[in-house]
Amino acid sequence: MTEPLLYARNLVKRYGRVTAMDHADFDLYPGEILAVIGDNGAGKSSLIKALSGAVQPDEGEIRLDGQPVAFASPLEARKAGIETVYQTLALSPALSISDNMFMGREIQRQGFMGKWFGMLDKPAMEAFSRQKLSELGLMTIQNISQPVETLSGGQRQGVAVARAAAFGSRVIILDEPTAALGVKESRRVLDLILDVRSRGIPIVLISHNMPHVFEVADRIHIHRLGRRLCVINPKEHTMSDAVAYMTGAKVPEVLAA
Ligand SMILES: Nc1ncnc2c1ncn2[C@@H]1O[C@H](COP(=O)(O)OP(=O)(O)OP(=O)(O)O)[C@@H](O)[C@H]1O
Repeated sequence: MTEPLLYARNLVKRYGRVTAMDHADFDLYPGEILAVIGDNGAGKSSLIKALSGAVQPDEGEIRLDGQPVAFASPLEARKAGIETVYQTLALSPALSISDNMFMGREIQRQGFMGKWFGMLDKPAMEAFSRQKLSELGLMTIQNISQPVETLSGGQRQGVAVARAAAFGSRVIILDEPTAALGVKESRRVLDLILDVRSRGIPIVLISHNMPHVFEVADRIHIHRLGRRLCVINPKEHTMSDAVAYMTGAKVPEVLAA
């Protein structure tokens, strides 16, 4: 049996009297798309924030590749290979696509201009960005030095996902990637998600969009009242089953798979 790449057990997070995570478990296996669904306030964001270093759980354990981890910040999680793309994208609208791809990881010029004056190797960064975007079929973007604010919502998501996929990530977490997008753009982003999986990078997809979840997910983690209620196979359950489990209208036969 394959070991989970990212694993959590018994995560607890309290905010005063509110328990956002109540002994939550989580498993992500290599190469899969795992959707995380749940009603508003079920604690999905808290779980994702704990896995990506944005929140430190009060109790419980997280393992990456079998090794216990305790991320003090999102930067630490990112350094360990966990990239999170939030719905409110952390892109800088006025900067170019290429500058956004490299934000915080810029390539400096060789020699002393780079070392002492921090001058960036723009051509190298642009070539790398172009290559990554075309690998992911995103080269409908014509000009790599075009500011991100001139892109459509779907293209922006594309840049954020390409950035996550480009830097040796081991896990990509996508928080509602299609929530603000139209039909065509959502289609592109879903294709991109499938493409990233085919490159062997597992994805955690948080979404309220059942058709999208059922189309791309290999497994669906259902979160309810601060913890994992069950994991279902989308081929064996209907969307209305999933919604019924999520809201408590129906109790799943298998509590976790
Ligand atoms: N920083 C915080 N301070 C106080 N309460 C919080 C905080 N973060 C989350 N909570 C509470 O914890 C519970 C779980 O919230 P969380 O955002 O994790 O749920 P969610 O499933 O992501 O919801 P949604 O789908 O609406 O985004 C909620 O009752 C929420 O109000």
